[in-house]
Amino acid sequence: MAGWTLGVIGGSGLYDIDGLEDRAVMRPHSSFGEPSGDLITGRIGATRLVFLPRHDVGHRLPPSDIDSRANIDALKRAGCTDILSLSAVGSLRENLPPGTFVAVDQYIDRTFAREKSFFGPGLAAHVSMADPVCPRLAGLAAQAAREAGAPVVEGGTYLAMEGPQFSTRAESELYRSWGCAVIGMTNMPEAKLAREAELPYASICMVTDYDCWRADEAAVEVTHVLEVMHANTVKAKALVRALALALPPERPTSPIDRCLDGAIITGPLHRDPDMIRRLDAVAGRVLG
Ligand SMILES: CSC[C@H]1O[C@H](OP(=O)(O)O)[C@H](O)[C@@H]1O
Ligand SMILES: Nc1ncnc2[nH]cnc12
Repeated sequence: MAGWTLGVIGGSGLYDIDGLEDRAVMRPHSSFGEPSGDLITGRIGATRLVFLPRHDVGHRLPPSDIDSRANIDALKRAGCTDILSLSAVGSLRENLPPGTFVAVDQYIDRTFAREKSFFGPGLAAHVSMADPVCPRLAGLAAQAAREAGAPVVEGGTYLAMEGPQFSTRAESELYRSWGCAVIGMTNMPEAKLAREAELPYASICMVTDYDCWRADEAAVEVTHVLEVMHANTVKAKALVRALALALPPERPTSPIDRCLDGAIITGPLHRDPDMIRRLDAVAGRVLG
């Protein structure tokens, strides 16, 4: 059994990671385009970490311009075995006030202006997204968040919107009527792509605001999100440390490690050699 290499994708307000030993900066390479920025690698305890700031340092990238295919491909090439996302989100429920950390377990994907699959013409594949989050990683991350002093809720649906504008009140009410817990602009197609790359994915969503559905509260604004996020950042960094220290030296396999078995439907004689080459990291295990 091999060890863990935990990929950490930092969201709004989280552009670096603390306490890394053997810290190094890697220029990421991807056959799918430009990742958001440099990868920071290092070690906490026995766990190797690879950190990627989703919006790049200085928050250069808006959500629709994040190339999640390049990000996931680069993290896979860097040897990641699992991916933890850390995100700022709006709350769609009264009982999830700002400061709450939600380990989401479901998604509704309303994004529409993004590349959503590594596969395509010449290599069609269909992976299951019934359970989009790895329960093992989500459980460990939730426990680490508790150790970091955050109020934690396990489970909830994340509504992924395109943005960059925040929602209208009618949209916010619609998503509430669908039973969604939180809203954000980045976890999709990231979670879908992690699954296609056979990387177990979990997301800790840090509530920064009540979006705009509450009649007696001002609608969400960036300045407010960042204010709350700065308070959450200290706990988010402590969470990563606690999680890295909690992971055992050996990583038991996950069914997600082999989820491409049987997922590729294009017959071997009909596969596009350029696609096969491009997918060397994501699907090399099954494409040979
Ligand atoms: C700065 S508020 C909106 C921004 O924050 C969230 O991003 P992330 O998930 O990377 O923390 C949200 O999805 C929006 O992109
Ligand atoms: N209300 C909100 N809507 C979408 N993304 C967010 N990120 C933080 N708060 C948000």
